[in-house]
Amino acid sequence: MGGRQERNGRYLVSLESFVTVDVGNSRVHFGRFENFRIEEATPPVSTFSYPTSSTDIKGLRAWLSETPLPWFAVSVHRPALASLEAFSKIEHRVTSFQAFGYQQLPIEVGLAEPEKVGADRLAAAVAANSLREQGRPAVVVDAGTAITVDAVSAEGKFMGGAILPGMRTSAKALATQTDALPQIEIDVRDCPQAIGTNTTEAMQSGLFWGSVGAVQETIRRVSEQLGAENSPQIFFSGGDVNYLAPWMNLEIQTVDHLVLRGVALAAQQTKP
Ligand SMILES: Nc1ncnc2c1ncn2[C@@H]1O[C@H](COP(=O)(O)OP(=O)(O)O)[C@@H](O)[C@H]1O
Ligand SMILES: CC(C)(COP(=O)(O)O)[C@@H](O)C(=O)NCCC(=O)O
Ligand SMILES: [K+]
Repeated sequence: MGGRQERNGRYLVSLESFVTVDVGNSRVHFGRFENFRIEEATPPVSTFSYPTSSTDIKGLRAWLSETPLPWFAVSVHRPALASLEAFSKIEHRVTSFQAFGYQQLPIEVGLAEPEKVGADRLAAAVAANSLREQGRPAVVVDAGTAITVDAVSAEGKFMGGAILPGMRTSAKALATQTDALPQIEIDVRDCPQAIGTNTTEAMQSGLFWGSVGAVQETIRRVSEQLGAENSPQIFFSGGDVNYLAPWMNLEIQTVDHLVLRGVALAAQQTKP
């Protein structure tokens, strides 16, 4: 498969090479896909990210390949999406920029208000659909600013799910809603002792083990309600996956860049 001609005559390099973008509330993630094969949902060949609050244009420019490529995005943060869109207009290595909503994402949404669902949740479900065993439903966990635990039916339909605060979001809530609790850094490379012996340790324990327990119970309940013949396959992704995944008392699969992969699958299915 070679390139294609856009209506305005601009030449797009290849349908198999493109950049996908996941505009989250904490970080903006980019993935470059080359020789993307839809059957295998191949992972990105290179990724880059920066904090949503501080656009790293220099870093982004340095990360871009010389080859101009089309960009495809999902966003849950409108200002960050707007600044990226502006960037795409002045950077010649971005040949086009498209943000996907639920209508462009190749998944059936079994909800009354599909337009209200975060496009990142839907994109992750698209990727889960390509990875799950046929006939087995899926539970998709994305641990970022918020933690989402979503249900995908055995037929591949997005059924909704649960939204919980992420560990950093909970930490911020404790600090802002109380007089005495400090804003603490969450660094849980060493998992905290359950019995904290000072305020910070006690908060670290509660935030960490509370998240582990909350996610696990939510997965259990979502799986139960899916109530399928086959137990769901559980996919885990997001910036905080490495903290949570090792403590899940469940059979789970961690997948890097689930959202970016879902966007890539959608990009392959958009008509020129
Ligand atoms: N390169 C990185 N630098 C710092 N933190 C990172 C990085 N990559 C992932 N993280 C972790 O990921 C979390 C954000 O997860 P992410 O999935 O990007 O969230 P969101 O989708 O809400 O933007 C951060 O709170 C941090 O713990
Ligand atoms: C739930 C989310 C905040 C998660 O965002 P993230 O943690 O990935 O930044 C996002 O998917 C969102 O804004 N959703 C809109 C509401 C909904 O999905 O119903
Ligand atoms: K998330």
